[in-house]
Amino acid sequence: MFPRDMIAHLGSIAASLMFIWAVFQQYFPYQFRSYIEKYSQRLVSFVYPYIQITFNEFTGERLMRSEAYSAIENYLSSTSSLQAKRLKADIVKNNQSLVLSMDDHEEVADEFRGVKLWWASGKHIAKTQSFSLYPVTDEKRFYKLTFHKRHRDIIVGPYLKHVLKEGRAIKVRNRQRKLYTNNGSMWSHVVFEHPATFQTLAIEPDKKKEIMEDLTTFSKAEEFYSRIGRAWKRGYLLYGPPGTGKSTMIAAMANLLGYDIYDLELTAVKDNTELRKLLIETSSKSIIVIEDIDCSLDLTGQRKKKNEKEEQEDMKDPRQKLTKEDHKISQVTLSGLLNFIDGLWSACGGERLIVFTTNFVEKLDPALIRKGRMDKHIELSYCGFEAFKVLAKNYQKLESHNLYSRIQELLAEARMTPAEVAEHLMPKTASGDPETCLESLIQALESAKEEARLKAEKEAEDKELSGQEETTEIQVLVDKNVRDENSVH
Ligand SMILES: Nc1ncnc2c1ncn2[C@@H]1O[C@H](COP(=O)(O)OP(=O)(O)OP(=O)(O)O)[C@@H](O)[C@H]1O
Ligand SMILES: [Mg+2]
Repeated sequence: MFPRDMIAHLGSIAASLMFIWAVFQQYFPYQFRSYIEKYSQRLVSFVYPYIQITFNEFTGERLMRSEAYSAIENYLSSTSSLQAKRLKADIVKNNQSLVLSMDDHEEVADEFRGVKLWWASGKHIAKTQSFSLYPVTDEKRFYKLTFHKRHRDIIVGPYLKHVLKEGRAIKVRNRQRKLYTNNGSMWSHVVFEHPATFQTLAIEPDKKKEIMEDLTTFSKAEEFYSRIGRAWKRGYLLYGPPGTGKSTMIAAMANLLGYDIYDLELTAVKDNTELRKLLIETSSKSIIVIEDIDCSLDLTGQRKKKNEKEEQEDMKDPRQKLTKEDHKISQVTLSGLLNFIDGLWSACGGERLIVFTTNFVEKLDPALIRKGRMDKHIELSYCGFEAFKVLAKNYQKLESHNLYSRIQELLAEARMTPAEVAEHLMPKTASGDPETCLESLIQALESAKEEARLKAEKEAEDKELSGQEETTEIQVLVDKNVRDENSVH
């Protein structure tokens, strides 16, 4: 029994005394009664120095489930599974994992900054009037927090804040995450279950570490962002050739931080107003993604005017006509998009990442990707040896092999994307011989290297030719000038 419980008995004695006073109080004059009440309260608080706070499961007139109650429930799930003897189990994450919480009328102790306190779960049962054959009971669950009154400030302030924050974080970790896509100005979602993680992502280890640290620092920086007066959001620009892992990295980011993904299809957004509406509807703890930003819209700022002939050519091709009409429908402008990223609207909610991907970073308007908008620019490039080792480990469970040194040499000379390397490493048969895969990769690398050599040779030849042509042109000009001058004289 907690020492607190013994005191609780004394407390109940004091309460009985109060009851006796209550019976007799009507016989005493008003002033005398309030005098006695004041002193009896003091007596109770002296004998029973603990404070209790009750958190009911349902609150308000419409009996909404209290957010505080569910946060406490989540918070206590970790403590109670260690301490309580009777637990309740529930299934979360789309039937994937089991969460334990303490059963009714259980009690667990907790400690915060050296202060001890107790949580108890309980329920009130109110029998409702019903003519049904089966008795209907109305159960009202609650958590009761008990602590010594001298710790009032620390418990009511920092401790409860900590409980609510932790509880919400546990809820986020346990929830089923979503992948949203927009159909015009409406979001619809499916369950997000991409298996990519940073562990399976094939990029240079130092770069990987840096990106992971950047992300986790961001996710914990709520106080920092509010102190410096900036909206809690961060922009990432992922650029590189197709098949280098840009989309895979976004999935890994969402899995690392436990965020939802909003995959924004800009061409389906009618205008800036619709874009703003979509943004307002996104929740916090999410990644807003615009893939292939250079293709989504003409955002280069300087819209190149096509000449008439070119336009006529385009209109002959029905597919071109279609894309033209598509572009006509979407009137999202560069300034609309910039407003979306860092206008006042972007500050509602918080804890959001905005990720753009592109194959051609040089095509983008500098205003769109300047620091502060796209805070971090990440280049994903051709497969290096370190990235290859990650892929070989993932696909073939290989730590090392005598063919590795040859592959290392070839990777330094030939350019191959991680997607292509992964394709060679994919087990082709059930038995999946790693050596065959590595050999096929070596062959592919050798032909890529040969191709690159031929291409470079051709380019050099072309350059030489054009150089020669240029010098002849200059020579012709010089000759002409000399002739002209002579004719003048
Ligand atoms: N760095 C990488 N690490 C692990 N797997 C990768 C990597 N890059 C590519 N892959 C593999 O190749 C496939 C294609 O990659 P992904 O879709 O991420 O490329 P991308 O850069 O988004 O290409 P695009 O520019 O065409 O959209 C993925 O299914 C993934 O398995
Ligand atoms: Mg992609």
